[in-house]
Amino acid sequence: MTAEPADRAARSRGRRLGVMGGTFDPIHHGHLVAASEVANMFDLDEVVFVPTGRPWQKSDQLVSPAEDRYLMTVIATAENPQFSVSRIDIDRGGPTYTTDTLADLRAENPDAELFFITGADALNQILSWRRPGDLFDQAHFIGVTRPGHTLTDPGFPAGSVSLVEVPALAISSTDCRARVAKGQPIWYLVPDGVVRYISKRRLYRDG
Ligand SMILES: Nc1ncnc2c1ncn2[C@@H]1O[C@H](COP(=O)(O)OP(=O)(O)OP(=O)(O)O)[C@@H](O)[C@H]1O
Ligand SMILES: O=C(O)c1ccc[n+]([C@@H]2O[C@H](COP(=O)([O-])O)[C@@H](O)[C@H]2O)c1
Repeated sequence: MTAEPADRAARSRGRRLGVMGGTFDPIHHGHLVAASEVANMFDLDEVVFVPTGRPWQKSDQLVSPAEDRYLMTVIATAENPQFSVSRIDIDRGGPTYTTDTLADLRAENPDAELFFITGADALNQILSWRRPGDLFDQAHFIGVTRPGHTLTDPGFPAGSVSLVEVPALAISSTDCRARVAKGQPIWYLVPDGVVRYISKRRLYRDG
């Protein structure tokens, strides 16, 4: 039996939905720990990982095909019943703007509370994102600590951003890519299935 729209709306009412956006090239344990910690601290029902389609602020660097980044994100999150992956930023096409991500997720989840999770480095850049003034009305932002970056509030609108400490994992996608290019292991930096996917698809071999 399929659910009536009213049932679906009732089920999504009051849901607390975390949103973890990222290029995930590749996804690593720093991303997963941040999402897991925030889900616990903020009593989230679900965290949806949203791989970027075209990350316009990384246009000066080579980014792996969206389908590879999407599949690695699915592999990394598959075993956690609280985690899911959305294709919205990939399927929309064009440069990826978080204001669009949040508008689309709002349309899919009209009654959910949205919490956008971001590391300290990304949060520090947020005023350079598209329509920063709108973002804080679209979701509550949660900035998480990340080794090597300072987590500060430069004067965000009152009550719009929470800054939280998560277990420190000095892992970055840049470092994982560089390690693969040099033939060094990335076991335990990323989930095992992601190590195998990178090897199977021969990603990052050319530096
Ligand atoms: N080790 C980490 N601890 C906490 N947050 C992280 C960590 N790594 C990434 N993040 C956050 O996850 C989100 C997505 O990050 P992204 O996919 O760009 O990974 P990255 O490791 O920063 O990649 P790259 O090195 O290619 O820039 C961003 O908000 C980022 O700040
Ligand atoms: O909205 C923007 O203009 C914007 C600019 C840069 C980054 N973002 C978002 O920030 C998140 C982390 O991005 P990245 O590229 O650091 O992985 C991801 O969800 C991006 O879509 C968003």
